[in-house]
Amino acid sequence: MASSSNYTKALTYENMNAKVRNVQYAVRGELAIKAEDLKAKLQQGDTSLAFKQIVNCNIGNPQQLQQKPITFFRQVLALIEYPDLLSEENLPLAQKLFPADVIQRAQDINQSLGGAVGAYSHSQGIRAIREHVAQFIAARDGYPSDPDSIYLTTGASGGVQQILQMLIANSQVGVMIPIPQYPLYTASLALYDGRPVPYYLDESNDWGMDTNELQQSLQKARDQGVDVRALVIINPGNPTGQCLTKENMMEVVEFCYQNQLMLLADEVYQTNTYFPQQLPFHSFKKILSSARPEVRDQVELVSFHSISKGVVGECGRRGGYFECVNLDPRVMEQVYKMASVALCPNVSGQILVDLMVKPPQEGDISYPLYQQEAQGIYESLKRRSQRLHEAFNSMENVSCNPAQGAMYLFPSVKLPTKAIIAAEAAGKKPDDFYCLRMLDATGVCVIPGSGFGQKDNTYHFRSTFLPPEQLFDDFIAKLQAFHSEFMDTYR
Ligand SMILES: Cc1ncc(COP(=O)(O)O)c(CN[C@@H]2CONC2=O)c1O
Repeated sequence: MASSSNYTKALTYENMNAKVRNVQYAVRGELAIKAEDLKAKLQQGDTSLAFKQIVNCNIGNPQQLQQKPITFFRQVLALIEYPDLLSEENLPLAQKLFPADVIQRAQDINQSLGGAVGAYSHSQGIRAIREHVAQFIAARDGYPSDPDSIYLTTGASGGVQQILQMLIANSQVGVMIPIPQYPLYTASLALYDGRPVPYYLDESNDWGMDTNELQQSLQKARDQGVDVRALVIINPGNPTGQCLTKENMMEVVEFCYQNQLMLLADEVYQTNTYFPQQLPFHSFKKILSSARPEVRDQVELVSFHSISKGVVGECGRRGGYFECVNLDPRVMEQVYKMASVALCPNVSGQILVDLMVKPPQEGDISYPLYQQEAQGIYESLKRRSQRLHEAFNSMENVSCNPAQGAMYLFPSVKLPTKAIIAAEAAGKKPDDFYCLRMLDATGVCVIPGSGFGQKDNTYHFRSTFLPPEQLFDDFIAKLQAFHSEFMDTYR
């Protein structure tokens, strides 16, 4: 008989699924957890800390750092979330509060929702929205896109995990991932018991990717008996911000063809490119579509996009999509089945995907405001990336590649030997130790390079450049003062 004294929990840390225990996700790991604790202390009136607020630079979460949402998006959402505003009785009021193109768009989306924003949608996502995504892709690339090859997802994360789960049939299956990488990939590979097959980006070449490195990494894994089936490319890169050239991308597509690898193209930062003349964004869909026929018609490609990034930044709405090219029709049936098990992607996220891919066009009433807001956010991101890049490079023993894209900088820090010894004494990795000391001294929360992967005996950290522009002087000054004091302490 059970009694409170000998009662054993059904689920314990020891008997839980070990694959879950093995998952690491640094973006919301030790540093982020400690930052939340410190934030709670500040809210409780603790005045003993060296700072008055936490600055979350650990996560690409623009609206957490006061980025204003796009007005048109929120106006359309408001009308959809409360359709009574569009009733015959209330329409005159709505017409006083909302531009005509907002009302029209809300009515159109409402119609595609069958008038029920709270209902489950089609498992693949609302067809009218998938058609808009296909039109967006076709206009972007100059090649056709099929709405039935598109799946709307609850964030790009959901789509990435769905495809990885299908790929990893057993613990010998390997997936090539960049190092440094966004830890969704290593976390998901650990969860599904797949084998990460690392290829290193070249920090000395603006984090460029070398297909010789791809070949060596692949051959080493296959020689060890790993069944390598896919290659992940994050372009623009997270945490490293590099943008691939067309030539490099064509080499990658050829590499996938020669080695029969599925290409997973994570393109969530496709509109976050800050040198658009020198390094414009090219999608892998476009590159593959322009390849020679045997490559174009064979290489399996899944491309991912999201509403969390760009100038949209609607992370919490959880919206995104993936497009499949050249996948086996019977695999596509399984993709659909798994989407059905999850019932449907978040409808609010689907609506934001629709607004992201089909924003106000020139001539629309809302176009001037939309263009002003979108361009304003883009230019500010570009300015802040450059300011923080310069600030990091002004710091002793710090070197930082520019952010060609995305939302992050990933500086390298040559830590003094005494700091490394102190870190080891504290039971911390050196760059974890550095980031913890930064948090304690400034309230700025960044993520150690160890959370993304890095070459041995190199130390990095990742910071977003998202703090509000008007606070940037103070933000930079705090980081510079901390770093100078840290280097003096451990000189
Ligand atoms: C490369 C990459 N892919 C996918 C995602 C997932 O996006 P969804 O929000 O659509 O699921 C992220 C999120 N970026 C994380 C979250 O914020 N900071 C990061 O590094 C990302 O950086």
